[in-house]
Amino acid sequence: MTRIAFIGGGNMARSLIGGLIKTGVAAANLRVAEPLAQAREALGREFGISTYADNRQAAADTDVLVLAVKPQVMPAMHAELRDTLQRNRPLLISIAAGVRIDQLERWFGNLLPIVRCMPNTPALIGAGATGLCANLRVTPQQREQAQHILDAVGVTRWIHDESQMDTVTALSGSGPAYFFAIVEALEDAAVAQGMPRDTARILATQTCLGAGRMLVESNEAPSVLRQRVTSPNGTTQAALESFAADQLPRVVARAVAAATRRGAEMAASLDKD
Ligand SMILES: NC(=O)C1=CN([C@@H]2O[C@H](COP(=O)(O)OP(=O)(O)OC[C@H]3O[C@@H](n4cnc5c(N)ncnc54)[C@H](OP(=O)(O)O)[C@@H]3O)[C@@H](O)[C@H]2O)C=CC1
Ligand SMILES: O=C(O)[C@@H]1CCC=N1
Repeated sequence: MTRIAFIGGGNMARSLIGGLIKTGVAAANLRVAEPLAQAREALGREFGISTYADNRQAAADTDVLVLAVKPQVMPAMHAELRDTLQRNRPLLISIAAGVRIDQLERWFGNLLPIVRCMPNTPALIGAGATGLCANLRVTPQQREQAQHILDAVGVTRWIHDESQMDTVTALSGSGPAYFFAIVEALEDAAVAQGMPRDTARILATQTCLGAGRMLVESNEAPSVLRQRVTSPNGTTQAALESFAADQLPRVVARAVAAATRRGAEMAASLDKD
């Protein structure tokens, strides 16, 4: 059975560990290194996995090492983990936004099989979306291992051109926040018209859930579903014409471009390390 170690026991590691356990991976095959004692204790209690304060101990003798720390922590970790990784050569999976495969090779060793991936927070409830990209050292079996880990928390797609990983980050990595922002704005708009906030929130939230489920479950294009809501000359048409007048597609494209640029900037700021 594949042994999987996580470095960093925060939000995303917790989602992945929870998802793996739900799909039947034995807790005995999972471990996590996390600096905060309280967080270690919670991870051990919730999932029954071994926890470590020392990253090297967690990384020793593992088949897969998932780096689930903030991008800016990555360079500092290489001095600590490089030797262990050079000895064991596990499959290295990084979920850090922006961080490129060539940077990971430079920090941790260019003989390592490396998968760079970008999940998102709905992984917490098994509804994640992840893009993955591999270096040439990743074997077909290791691709399956990486995919299996991310399939445990949602849908996965392989990205063949790594330069598109920043687009994945801007689309689905950050994407949940865009929908949350729209629900906040809808709620505020209804409150501005006099609706109590709790009523506005539940109506906006359930509408988001309903629209999301229809998108996933109906197998129909978003434009077809949109047209079905839009009666000629009705209320939806009035709202959509207002969106068009305010150039909604342009607003969204600019936001996605800003997030994409930021991913590249975050990586560039690590190039000196
Ligand atoms: N949040 C999101 O929506 C997404 C995040 N990501 C990526 O996932 C990664 C983790 O993000 P997220 O889980 O949200 O962040 P969190 O801050 O929740 O998790 C990071 C964890 O790493 C721990 N940590 C810090 N320094 C070290 C160290 N030197 N060694 C071991 N562990 C350490 C932190 O501990 P402490 O809190 O004590 O500092 C924390 O528990 C990031 O790189 C991010 O870009 C990817 C997709 C989506
Ligand atoms: O905002 C961020 O940088 C991270 C990556 C994708 C989602 N959260």
